[in-house]
Amino acid sequence: MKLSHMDNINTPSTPGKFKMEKPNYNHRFRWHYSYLAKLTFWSFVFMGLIFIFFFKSPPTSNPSSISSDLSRRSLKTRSWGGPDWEKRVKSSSKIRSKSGFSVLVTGAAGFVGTHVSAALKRRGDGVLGLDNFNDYYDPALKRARQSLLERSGIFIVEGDINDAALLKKLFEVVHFTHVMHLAAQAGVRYAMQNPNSYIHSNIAGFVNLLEICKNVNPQPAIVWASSSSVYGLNTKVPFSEKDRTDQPASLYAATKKAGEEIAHTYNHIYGLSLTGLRFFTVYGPWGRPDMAYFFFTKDILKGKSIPVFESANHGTVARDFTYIDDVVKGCLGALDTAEKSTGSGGKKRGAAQLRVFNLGNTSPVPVSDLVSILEKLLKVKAKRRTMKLPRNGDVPFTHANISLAQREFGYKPTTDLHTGLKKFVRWYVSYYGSGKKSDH
Ligand SMILES: O=C(O)[C@H]1O[C@H](OP(=O)(O)OP(=O)(O)OC[C@H]2O[C@@H](n3ccc(=O)[nH]c3=O)[C@H](O)[C@@H]2O)[C@H](O)[C@@H](O)[C@H]1O
Repeated sequence: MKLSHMDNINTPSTPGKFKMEKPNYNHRFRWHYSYLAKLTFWSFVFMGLIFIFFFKSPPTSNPSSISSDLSRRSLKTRSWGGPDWEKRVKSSSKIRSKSGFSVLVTGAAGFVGTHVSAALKRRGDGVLGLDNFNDYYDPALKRARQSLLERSGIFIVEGDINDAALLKKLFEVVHFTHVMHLAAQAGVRYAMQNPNSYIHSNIAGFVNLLEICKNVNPQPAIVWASSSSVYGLNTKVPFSEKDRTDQPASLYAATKKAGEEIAHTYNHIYGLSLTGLRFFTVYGPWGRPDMAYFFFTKDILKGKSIPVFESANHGTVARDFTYIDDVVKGCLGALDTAEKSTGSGGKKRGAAQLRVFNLGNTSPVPVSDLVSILEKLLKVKAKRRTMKLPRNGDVPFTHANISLAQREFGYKPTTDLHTGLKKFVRWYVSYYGSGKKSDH
């Protein structure tokens, strides 16, 4: 409409003049129109590029840009902060015994995290939990553990170890003396399905945590969960801390081994006191549903068949199964003997402690015997499906030499597999019922 009206009023009365002007006017209008269209188009393109750059670009290898990128992401999902939240954080972290610690426990809603948090609280340490409640396994079980801890006054902050802004805030609110770092992507076989989750939690998350810890003043001492899987394809038994750890059989193992090297770096450059604990197939009440003893129990009760692995030539697959209470004692021992970090504000002031310990049971049990024990305890015959150990990260056996932990902090496991599984089965049945109908 506008265009034809404009065309009309520009009908030339003096053709010569308007001959010149009309095309000129039209041309100018068309030029404006196409200019505006182009401007709009390129503005959209430009804004699109900005969006892609900020929200989709992968983190670079520069840790500060990793943390700024991740903290930017965290702004979108921030569920923490405010006076009430800070009050809860402070109250949970409050030390209630003479010479107690104030401990930040990452992965507090996890299996080991829950037990360690409860034990620390019982002896009067201040405990603040941190957990992202991811759905690697049933989050309802994590929530139930959270409720358990809440009843003893432990607050679990919901957040990710990759959230630099959150970690910074926590250290502003509380001067943690120690960090018990148990948050991780666990499980050996799942690494083939979701490799990036291992990098995200076990490497990027660990680095993010260390970046924060190195900068705070005073720096906390850090005890963290490594794994027996770092021994990989080693054949010399029992596994000793002095043995090689350069042949991991799974990405999980590789990320834990990387964690040990990263710990070395932060200890060397920044004076952080770091202790890695190599856990050996930890089991017990409130355990992890992805682990064999747990889903074997569930499936035996349901009458479903269970895959029992064997190695080449019908060889035995065995694990140095370690009961949770023994592991908790080891964690507390490591914490109690951890020396202070020596740096402050990102600068090292002297040599700091760097340790690694096996926390195993020193008595490996074949997986077929584990099944026999469960059959007796559950009073149900298992439908065993014997199969060759798949090439998915599993190793044929583990066996810990624990003399180092014994010497350093008197670590001495006392629970055999039968006794430990009896306690697990009792918990399992009380939590899920006889399990025949449950689906978790
Ligand atoms: O020590 C560790 O650092 C690791 O311990 C644990 O790994 P694993 O020792 O592999 O435990 P888990 O899966 O319970 O398999 C137990 C046994 O059952 C066999 N197994 C397993 C599955 C199956 O279907 N059949 C079977 O026979 C299997 O071959 C194995 O012999 C933790 O999960 C891991 O996060 C890490 O902490």
